[in-house]
Amino acid sequence: MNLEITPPRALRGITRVPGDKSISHRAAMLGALAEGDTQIENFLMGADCLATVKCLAGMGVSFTGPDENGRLTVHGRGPAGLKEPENVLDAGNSGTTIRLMLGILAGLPFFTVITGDASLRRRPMKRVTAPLSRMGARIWGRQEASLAPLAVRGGELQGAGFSLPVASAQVKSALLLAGLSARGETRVAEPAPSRDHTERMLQYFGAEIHKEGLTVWIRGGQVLAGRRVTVPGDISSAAFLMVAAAVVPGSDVTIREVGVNPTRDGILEVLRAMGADLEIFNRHHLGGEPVADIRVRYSRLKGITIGGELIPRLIDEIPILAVAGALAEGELVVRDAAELKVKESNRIATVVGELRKFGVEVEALADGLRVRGGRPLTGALCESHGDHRIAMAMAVAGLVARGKTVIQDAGCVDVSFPGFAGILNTLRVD
Ligand SMILES: O=C(O)C1=C[C@@H](OP(=O)(O)O)[C@@H](O)[C@H](O)C1
Ligand SMILES: C=C(OP(=O)(O)O)C(=O)O
Repeated sequence: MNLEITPPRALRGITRVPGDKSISHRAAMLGALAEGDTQIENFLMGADCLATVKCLAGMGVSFTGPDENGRLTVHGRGPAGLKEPENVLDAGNSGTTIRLMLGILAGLPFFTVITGDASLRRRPMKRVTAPLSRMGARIWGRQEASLAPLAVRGGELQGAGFSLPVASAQVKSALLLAGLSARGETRVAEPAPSRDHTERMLQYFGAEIHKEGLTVWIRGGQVLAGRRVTVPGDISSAAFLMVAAAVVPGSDVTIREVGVNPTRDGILEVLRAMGADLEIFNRHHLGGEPVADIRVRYSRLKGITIGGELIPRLIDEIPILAVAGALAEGELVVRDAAELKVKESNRIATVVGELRKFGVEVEALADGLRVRGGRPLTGALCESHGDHRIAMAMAVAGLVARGKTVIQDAGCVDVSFPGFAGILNTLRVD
C-alpha cells in the first residue's frame, strides 16, 4: 500500500489518537496472568498488540473481543491458565511482544517456540535471554539465543539482581514479569529511567512493587487481580500530529486524552524548547496513568541539541523529531541514541536516507544524527523500510514539501497507528 501526501493549507481541528501501544500490550498480558476478568477500553487495534493477543490465545487464554471500539475482555485464570502452545507463537513486528512474552514464558513449566517477522528476527534478544537464563530458564536460538526464533523451556525461577547496560523498558519488564513467578526477590537497576508502565500496571493489578531511584524490585508469587483498564491515547502516535501542526503554517490541532506519563513525555519538553506553541490542559488520570489534552499551533521552530537521560523518554519520537529539525532554524543534534539502530529498522540510517530525498541536509552520527534545518523541502518518493515510524515521519515531511510525496509500503503504519491517514485527512484544510 502506498500513501500519497500533498501539502494542505493548514491542519485544524480536535481529534484523538488510538490507545497507547505499550499500555495495551501490558493490559493484555497482565490480564492473562491475573485471576478474573480484565476489561480493557481503547485497546490499540494495531498489528503489534493484536500479535500479543494471538500469542496469549495460542496458550489457551480466552478473550472476548476486541470489538471495533477497542473493547477487549481478558478472562484471566492466573498463570496456571496458560498452557503449552501447540504451535509456534508469532510476535510479528513487535519487539515488545517477544521480549515481554519471554519474561512470562521463562516462569511457565512448558516448552514454547516464539518468532516474528524478518525485522524482528534481526533484533537483539540476548539482552533478555541472558538474564532470564540466569534466573533458571532454558532458552535456545541462533547465535547463542541472540536471535529469534527462540525456544524456551520455562519452569521454577530464582529471583536475581540485574544492572542493565541500556535503559530498556522491554528488558526491565521481561525481568519483572519473570520475577513475579520467581522464588524470592528480583531487582532491576537501569542506567536511566525508561517507561514505567509495567510497574504502574502491576501495582494497579494489586502487586506490591518497590522503587528507589533507578532500581525497582518485586517479590515472586504474588497474585494479580483482573481490573478495568482504560488505555490513554498514545503520545508516540500523537507526536506525528503534534509535529505536523507545529510545522504546517496556520495549523491549530487539539488531541484529547493523550498519555503524558513523565517517562514518555520527552517530546513535549523538546518541542517546547524548540519554540513550539504547546498547551497542555485537562490533566487527569486513567487507570493509574496521567493523561491530558494537547493543543499545538503553528510556530517557527529552532534546532537544539538533545541527549542523555532525555533519550529513553522520547526514543520512538526521534524520527518525527528529525522532521521537525529539518523545518527548524539552525541545527537539531541527537546524541546517546544508538538504540535507534536496533528498532524495526536502523532508524539512524533510514531517517538520514529518507530525509535526504526531500533535499534535507542530514548526517548520521555514531549515536544519533545532525539535521540542518531551514531549507525548503521537495516532495519525494520514500520507502518505509517496513518501519511504521519512518512511514509516518516521512508522511509528515510530505505535508510541507513542494509537490507530491509518496510513501511506498506504508501498510506498516497499522503496527501502531491504524487510521493515521484518515485522521490527517479530517484535519486538512485545503
Ligand atoms: O516497553 C515498551 O513498551 C517499549 C519500549 C521501548 O523499547 P526498548 O525497551 O527496547 O527501549 C520502545 O522503543 C518500544 O516502542 C516500546
Ligand atoms: C520500537 C518500537 O516497538 P517494538 O520495540 O515493540 O517493536 C516502536 O514502536 O517504535
